[in-house]
Amino acid sequence: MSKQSSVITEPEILIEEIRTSKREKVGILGGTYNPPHMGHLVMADQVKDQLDLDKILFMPTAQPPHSSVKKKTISSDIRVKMLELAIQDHSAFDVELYEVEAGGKNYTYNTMKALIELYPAVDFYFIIGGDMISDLPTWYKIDELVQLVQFVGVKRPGFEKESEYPIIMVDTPTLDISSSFIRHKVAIGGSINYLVPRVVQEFIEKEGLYKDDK
Ligand SMILES: Nc1ncnc2c1ncn2[C@@H]1O[C@H](COP(=O)(O)OP(=O)(O)OP(=O)(O)O)[C@@H](O)[C@H]1O
Ligand SMILES: O=C(O)c1ccc[n+]([C@@H]2O[C@H](COP(=O)([O-])O)[C@@H](O)[C@H]2O)c1
Repeated sequence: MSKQSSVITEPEILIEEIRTSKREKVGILGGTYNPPHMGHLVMADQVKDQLDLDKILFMPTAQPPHSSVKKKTISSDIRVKMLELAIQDHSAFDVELYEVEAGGKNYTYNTMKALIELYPAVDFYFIIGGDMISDLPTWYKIDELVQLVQFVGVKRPGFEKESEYPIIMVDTPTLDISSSFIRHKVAIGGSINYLVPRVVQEFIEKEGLYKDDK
């Protein structure tokens, strides 16, 4: 896979090639999941369906590599618990604990290199939202990373979809939901009905999460 000057050349052909590939195809959706929300689930399910992937692994970060002061994060145990609840009804969704178990800051290049060594028969598709696309040039060893995995981009309201890297853009319904919006709604005592799965909402309420997240 080589670096290209535009997002996609003939996406339909690429998508068809992936759909008909006989190799095992696994989508990885890395994220902070603070908390997981319907945007994550819809994008994962749409990518799985449209690329005919065998499964999707939701991979929580131990500590996001480019975390900023704005992005306060609760413990990985709690984020993993919420993720397990969020995906419990989908047989092709699973949680990948590689980064949480490794701890600290994990760059995607290192993680994917390790996962490819562990599972050489698998083709990995690294799924990112539109907000991450313009960020890719700053990722650690991005030129090497695009040789290891196929990036799949999902539109996100208000964000660019152009990239100098070879990303397959998958057309999915856009949902303007973010974890930060959910944290904010909880903090102001607002409703998060239908923004997160009911079981995640109940967990947030039971544990009193995000109440002070002003
Ligand atoms: N509504 C959405 N539409 C498209 N992509 C999304 C959406 N929500 C999250 N993503 C993507 O999912 C991945 C993990 O996101 P993350 O767990 O950081 O959630 P977030 O909603 O972006 O969080 P925060 O609001 O705290 O920044 C990222 O690639 C992000 O771009
Ligand atoms: O490897 C990098 O340089 C890098 C930089 C920023 C983000 N990422 C990964 O992108 C995924 C989404 O990150 P975030 O911060 O939106 O939760 C997550 O798996 C991060 O590890 C990776």
